[in-house]
Amino acid sequence: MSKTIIVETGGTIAMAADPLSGAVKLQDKRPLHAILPQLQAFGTIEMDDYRNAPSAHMTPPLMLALAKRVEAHLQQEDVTGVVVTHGTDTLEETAYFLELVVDSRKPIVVTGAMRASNELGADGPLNLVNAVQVVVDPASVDRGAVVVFNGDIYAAAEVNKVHTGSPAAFQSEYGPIGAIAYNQVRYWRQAPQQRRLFAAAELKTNIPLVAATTGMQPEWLSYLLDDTIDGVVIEALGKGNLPPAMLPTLAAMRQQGKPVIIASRCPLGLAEPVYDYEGGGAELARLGCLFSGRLSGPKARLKLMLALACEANHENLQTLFPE
Ligand SMILES: NC(=O)C[C@H](N)C(=O)O
Repeated sequence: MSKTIIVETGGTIAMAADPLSGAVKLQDKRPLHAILPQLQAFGTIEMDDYRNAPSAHMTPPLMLALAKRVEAHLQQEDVTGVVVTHGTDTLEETAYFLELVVDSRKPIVVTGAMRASNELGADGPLNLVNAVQVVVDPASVDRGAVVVFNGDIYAAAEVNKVHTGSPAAFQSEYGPIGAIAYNQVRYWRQAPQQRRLFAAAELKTNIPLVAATTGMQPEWLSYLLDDTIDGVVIEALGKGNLPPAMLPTLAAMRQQGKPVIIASRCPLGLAEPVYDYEGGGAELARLGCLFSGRLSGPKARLKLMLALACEANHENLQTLFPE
């Protein structure tokens, strides 16, 4: 008999729209509990009403606390797996964080909803049922953290929110790793990467994420040279190129031994050092900047935070980036 624990953290799946104003708000009476009868076919279900917050209020230290809670649930012998319900705005960050931190072979499934619980065509119930179906399917063991949304199963490292309103808000340029259709869970590929686990005790690192744009001014970046900054992730242009005005700050950071990770502001494709001109990726690589590969800026930032919390040096970081 399977046992699934649903750890609730909030988000639209836990919200309702005001019938008069249409404003979408969190509820005191948890809407997720109304879905429980639909889950009875999948064994024992236990609710862990952990948090009730929008996902914009999530932080890396809160993600670490959540990861420890999920891991503790998974350590119970009779627990088959855990579903985390989460707001969609930062869902992919938390899913990737769980992938990097939770030490368990059991299924970890993150889901949410794009439509509030009382909206016509609310997608929360289907997503939650699908998430539990994935947990109880034996083929879901050893796949790291996955995101289940709109009938598809995505690898946490690959998936991104790509739409502000559609129920098909989550996609990956590599496609889903599986799907749920007609009550059947099917996988057609593995998540491509071996899991790297980070045993971080606490997360205090201060890593800003900076998006590059044309006409960048050096003074926009001066705070990066502050002592309190531990490193930076840049969402660079294209494959990983920058306006030359950004270089002196980044070179100074590198001289201080601080890591600089180059991701791309493009939603698809790899960040990699290809172009050799002033500010081009090849020049950034010569400064000792590392490239994120397929990881988005927000995910590269979480990985860097965890690596630094585990006392990674530049040599270790070179084995972690690009992913
Ligand atoms: N669909 C959602 O869950 C969006 C919501 N603003 C959140 O991330 O909390």
